[in-house]
Formats: sequence, C-alpha cells, structure tokens
Amino acid sequence: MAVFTPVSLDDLTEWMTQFPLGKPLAIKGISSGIENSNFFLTTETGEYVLTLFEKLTFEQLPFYLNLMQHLAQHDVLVPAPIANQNGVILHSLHGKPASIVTRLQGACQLAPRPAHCAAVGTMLARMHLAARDFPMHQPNLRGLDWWNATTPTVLPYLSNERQHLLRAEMHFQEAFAGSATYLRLQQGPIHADLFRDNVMFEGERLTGFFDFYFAGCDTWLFDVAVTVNDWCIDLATGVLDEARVRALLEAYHAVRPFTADEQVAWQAMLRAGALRFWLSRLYDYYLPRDAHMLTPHDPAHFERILRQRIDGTIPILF
Ligand SMILES: Nc1ncnc2c1ncn2[C@@H]1O[C@H](COP(=O)(O)OP(=O)(O)O)[C@@H](O)[C@H]1O
Ligand SMILES: N[C@@H](CCOP(=O)(O)O)C(=O)O
Repeated sequence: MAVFTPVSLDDLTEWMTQFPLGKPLAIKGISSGIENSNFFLTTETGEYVLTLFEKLTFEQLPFYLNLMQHLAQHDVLVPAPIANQNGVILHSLHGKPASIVTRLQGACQLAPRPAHCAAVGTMLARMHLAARDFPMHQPNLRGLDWWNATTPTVLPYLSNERQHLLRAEMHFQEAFAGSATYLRLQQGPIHADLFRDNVMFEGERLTGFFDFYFAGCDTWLFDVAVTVNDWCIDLATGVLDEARVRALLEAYHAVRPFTADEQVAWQAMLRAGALRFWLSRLYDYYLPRDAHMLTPHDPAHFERILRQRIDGTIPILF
C-alpha cells in the first residue's frame, strides 16, 4: 500500500508550470497511505506533498483544503495548500482531484511522553481558536447521525453482551446530545481524528497536524476527547495515563480555558469519542469496503476504551 495512481516527473513538467514552485526535481511515492495516492515532491523551491484523491470528490474537498489553508494562514502548524497562479488550491491530475501541500518535517511519535502531549494540547487549542472565523460549514460526517445509521448495520454481527453495550451507549449519547449542557458547549471546525499517526514531531517539537479528511464542525470538547483517548492511554488496557492527560489538558487550558459546562460533559464526551471509533472500526471489520480493510483496525481496542470511560476513573478536565 499504496500509490494507486502513479505519477512521474514527466507527467509534472507541464502541469507544474501553474505553480510558483520552480521545476519539479524528484517525486517519490509514499507507501504508508491507505486512502489516497501521496508523493513526496522536490522542486527548485523546496519539499512538498502531492496528493491524488482516490475517493474524495471535487465537491467534497474544498472544505478540507480551505480549512487547512485558513489554519496555515493563522500560524497553526498544518500542511499549507499551494495555490496556482489563479489562487486555486484544488487541481486535477490524471482525472483525479489533486493538491500540493507543504511537507511537514519529522515523524509521528507513537509512544508519546507528557511533553509531546502538551505540545498537542497547545496546538489543538490554537487550532480551535483559529478556526472560529473559518467561513465554510460542514457537519462532522462521523457524528451522531452517522452513529445512528451505522448501529443497526453492525448489531447483527455482535454478541448479545456487545449489542447491549452498543444499544445502551447510543441511548446514553442521544440523551447527552439533547441535554442543555451539551447544547451550551462551544463548537467549530475540529480535526476529529487527531491520532498519533496524524501529527509530526522533530524530537519534542511538534511540526504539524495533518490528514484533515474527517474534519467537520462539532464541539471542541469532542476533539479533545478523541485526542486524549489516543494520546494519553496505556495501549494494552485503554486506561488513561494521568501524567499525559494532565499535560495535554493543562496545555490546552492555558490557551483556551475550558468551561464549567465542559467539565460537566467531560466523561460523556470521552465515552462519545470511544463510541465513534468503536463503531467505525466495527463497520470496517464486518463490512469491509475495499482492499485496505484486509487489515482493519481492531474494534476491541475501542470497546475496551469505552468500557473504561464508563466505569473507570476520569481525571478532571481542569
Ligand atoms: N504534509 C505532509 N508532510 C509530511 N508527510 C506527509 C504529509 N502528508 C502526508 N504525509 C505522509 O504520508 C503518509 C500518508 O498520509 P495519509 O494522510 O495518512 O494518507 P492516506 O490519506 O492515504 O491514508 C503519512 O503517514 C505521512 O508519513
Ligand atoms: N484513526 C482511525 C482511523 C482513521 O484512518 P486514518 O488512517 O485516515 O487516520 C482509527 O484508528 O480507527
């Protein structure tokens, strides 16, 4: 996996003249992607990433690319889409939607320490604040409506005990989403999938967030919960690691203070963040759509996390 649509330097010679990037010098396919065809691209002016989108359409992409551009222009560390001479950031190559973005330096940190979590908390809060005046709107397409649509499709594959857990949690989350506390939570564009494999570091210095293709408008606290559920846990058990949780939350709070409503909603939101990925992993496991699902992520990991967030100790938000 996975360059689905090959691109050569020859393909780029004419196409690249629309960009202020100089001549293309080298192109190298990135093997680790699973959705799109990604390439490291070296030109006379620097290092970039070229993406040919294999599933997302010309209609769907402007929200994500414009959000990245908006964030980059507000000094949030994300790949900046490169505009051509007409100011356009979404292009076409080999009949597929395509973009060039700046290359983030470094590598993902899959075994984060508190310092990494603090850097993520700071940048996440800066991202939420910077996106407040982003003018486009798209709901979180993996939010409550999607959970409601997906639950009946996966239920037949589950044991009675898991069916009970899923039904009960959906019931709980429906009530939570209708509560006065929930409706007062601050909302805006969120990343919604800020896992360890979507952030780059050089040492302890965060160099950027990427993979914005689950982004949408939802509560800021949901973004924090999704992030904590991946960055601040013991991977074997799903139990929250106090030092990393504190580092991430305190760093976030120092930039964008949490509210009393968010404190009340915190445990329910950690449950929501776990449910969202339990459901998507169940769906991908039992109803695989394509080749990459031959090695689907393990749904049991998020089932464990969900049970932990229901029954385990939850560190206070601030
Ligand atoms: N802007 C970027 N800067 C540096 N590396 C990137 C950038 N975008 C993607 N990558 C690299 O490409 C890999 C695949 O990207 P990803 O967005 O996960 O692909 P896909 O959407 O196909 O799953 C990432 O793991 C990362 O190593
Ligand atoms: N983070 C999700 C999977 C989302 O896929 P991505 O590779 O695009 O980040 C999970 O772990 O279930």
